[in-house]
Amino acid sequence: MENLQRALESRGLALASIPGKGRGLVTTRDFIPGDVIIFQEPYASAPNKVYTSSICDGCFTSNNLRKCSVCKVAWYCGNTCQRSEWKLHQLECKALASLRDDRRKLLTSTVRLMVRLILKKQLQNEQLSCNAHTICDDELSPLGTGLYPVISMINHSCVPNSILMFENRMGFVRATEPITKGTEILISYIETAATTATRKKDLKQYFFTCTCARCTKNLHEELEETAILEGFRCRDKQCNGFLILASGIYPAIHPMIGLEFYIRGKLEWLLELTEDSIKSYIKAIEILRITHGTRTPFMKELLNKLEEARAEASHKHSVRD
Ligand SMILES: C[S@@+](CC[C@H](N)C(=O)[O-])C[C@H]1O[C@@H](n2cnc3c(N)ncnc32)[C@H](O)[C@@H]1O
Repeated sequence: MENLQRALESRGLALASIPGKGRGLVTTRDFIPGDVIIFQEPYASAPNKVYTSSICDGCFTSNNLRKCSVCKVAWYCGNTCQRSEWKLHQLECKALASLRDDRRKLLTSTVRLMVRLILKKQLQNEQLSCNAHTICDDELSPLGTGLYPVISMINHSCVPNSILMFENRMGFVRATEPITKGTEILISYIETAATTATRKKDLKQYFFTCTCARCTKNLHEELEETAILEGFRCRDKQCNGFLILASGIYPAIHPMIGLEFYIRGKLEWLLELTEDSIKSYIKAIEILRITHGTRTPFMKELLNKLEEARAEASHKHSVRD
C-alpha cells in the first residue's frame, strides 16, 4: 500500500476515502485537458472469445498472429509477446489443451480472465482487489477484458472530468477538462450520451446510485435533456415542443397540440388501457402542466377521462381479485 501511495504521489495523485463511494483517486496537482493522469498495463486480461483468433494475447494487436501449438486457444503476434505471456500461459495451457472442442467453444472471456487472475495470484501470492474494465479499440469495439488495480479505484460520474482509453491492452486515463489540485478523478463507466433513465438502468450492474449533477436534475431539466437526446422535435420551427419515448408510448411534451395530436379521437380507447399506461398518460399531462405552467381545457378534459378510466380499471382489477 505504501508503494502504491508513493507511485501515485509521483503522478500527482493520492488515494482518498470519498464519502458514500469508498476509495477514490484525488489529484495533488493541477491537470489540463489531454494530460495523461495515469496509465497502466492490466494485472490480468483476456481477449473476447470472438476475438480469440484475431488478437494477440500479449498486446491485443491483430498483426501476424500464430496459434499456441499446444492449446490452440492463445494467439501471439511474435516471440516477444509469447515469451512475456509464457509464465502465466504455461499454467493454463495444459488445461486448455485438455478441453474437448465443444467445451472449448464455451470458453468466454470472463471465464478465462478469472482463471488467469487465480493463476496470477498463485504466481505472486498477492492480495488484490479490483474490478474489470472492457478493453476497447479506437472505435470503441470491445476487444477483451482487463483488471487494472489502480484505474479500478476511480469512481464514476455521468459528468466525468476524465476518460479511460486503451492503446492495445494499456489503459490510459486522460483529463477531459482542467482539473485543479484536490479534485476527485472521475470517469464514466457507461455511455454518457444517454437519458437519465437509461443511465440509471446501465449503472444497475455496479450496485450504486449515482448522485452526480445530471442524475439529480429536477423533472423539467431531466425532460429537456431527454428531449435533446431521444426526443422528436416539432416540425413547426416556431414551436419548442417535442415528443419523447417512454415505456412504449409517446407522451407529448408539446405546448398545445402535442398531447391532443396523439390522443384526440382515442378517448374511448382510453377505457381499454391498463392502469399502468393510464398512470403514464396522467404523468405526461402533469409534466405538460409543469413545462407550460398551465392546463389547457383539453388537458383538463383528458385528465377527467383518464381519472374515470383509472377508477374503472382499478374497479375491474378488484372485481377480478
Ligand atoms: C471501480 S470501483 C471504484 C473504487 C471503489 N470506490 C473502491 O473503494 O474500491 C467501483 C465501485 O465504486 C463505487 N462507486 C463508484 N462510483 C460511485 C459513485 N458515483 N457513487 C457511489 N459509489 C460509487 C461502487 O461501489 C462501485 O461498484
